[in-house]
Amino acid sequence: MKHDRKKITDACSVLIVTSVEAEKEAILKGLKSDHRFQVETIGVGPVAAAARTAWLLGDNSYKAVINMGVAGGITSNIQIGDAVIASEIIAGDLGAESPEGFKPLEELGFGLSRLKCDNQIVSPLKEEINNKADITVHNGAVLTLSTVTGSAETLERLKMRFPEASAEAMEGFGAATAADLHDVPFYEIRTISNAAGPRNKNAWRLKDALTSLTIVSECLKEVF
Ligand SMILES: O=C(O)c1cccc(C(=O)CC[C@H]2O[C@@H](n3cnc4c(=O)[nH]cnc43)[C@H](O)[C@@H]2O)c1
Repeated sequence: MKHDRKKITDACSVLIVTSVEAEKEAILKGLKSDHRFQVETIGVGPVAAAARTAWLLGDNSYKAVINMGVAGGITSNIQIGDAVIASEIIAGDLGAESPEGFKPLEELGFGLSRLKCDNQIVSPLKEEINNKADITVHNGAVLTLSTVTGSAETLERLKMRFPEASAEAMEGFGAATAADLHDVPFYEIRTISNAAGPRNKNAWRLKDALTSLTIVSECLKEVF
């Protein structure tokens, strides 16, 4: 008899992946041992995220994959503690530089640098958060970068290339690529810890972002 590697028994659960343990803890605090959700840390950056998420998806069947964590806000309307539900994930540094400017993967003919997120939970989750907390929720593109933006020049360049981008983080495109391969609906939900731009780690408000992450996770229980 042929054995399927997947454990079908878990097909009803939602896989939430975070880069670091502090994000996982903030999410678990909000989920309050709801067994419909499995939360795993997958490391920092798109490569670790893709590898670890693909590995997790190979072992179990999931209803959805959500990459959650903190992020840098790109536009001035995005404040510390706000939530961003990604409409689309863009691999912002995947491509080639050229004298004519940056060429994304699509232009080079090597595949996709953008993945659309599922939108089924967007409205109910927004409504749930608005009813429960004083957190502003945005629905916009989230960039995945291998390098955290650390200068005003880089930020300006990114804003020019991606006027639709609300926030930047480092794992979404990797985790989304793994979910896409397995044909599992994918979401990225971030809470803002810092403004993207000139590096100043002292200005990161991780506590505020993690508090928002806990509240968003509480609300997530109501929409699945
Ligand atoms: O030191 C801590 O206590 C701590 C707690 C929670 C999270 C961290 C991180 O360092 C998270 C790294 C993670 O955050 C994303 N992120 C946040 N801001 C940005 C940004 O401006 N540009 C890119 N990525 C950002 C990213 O996904 C990192 O993996 C520490």
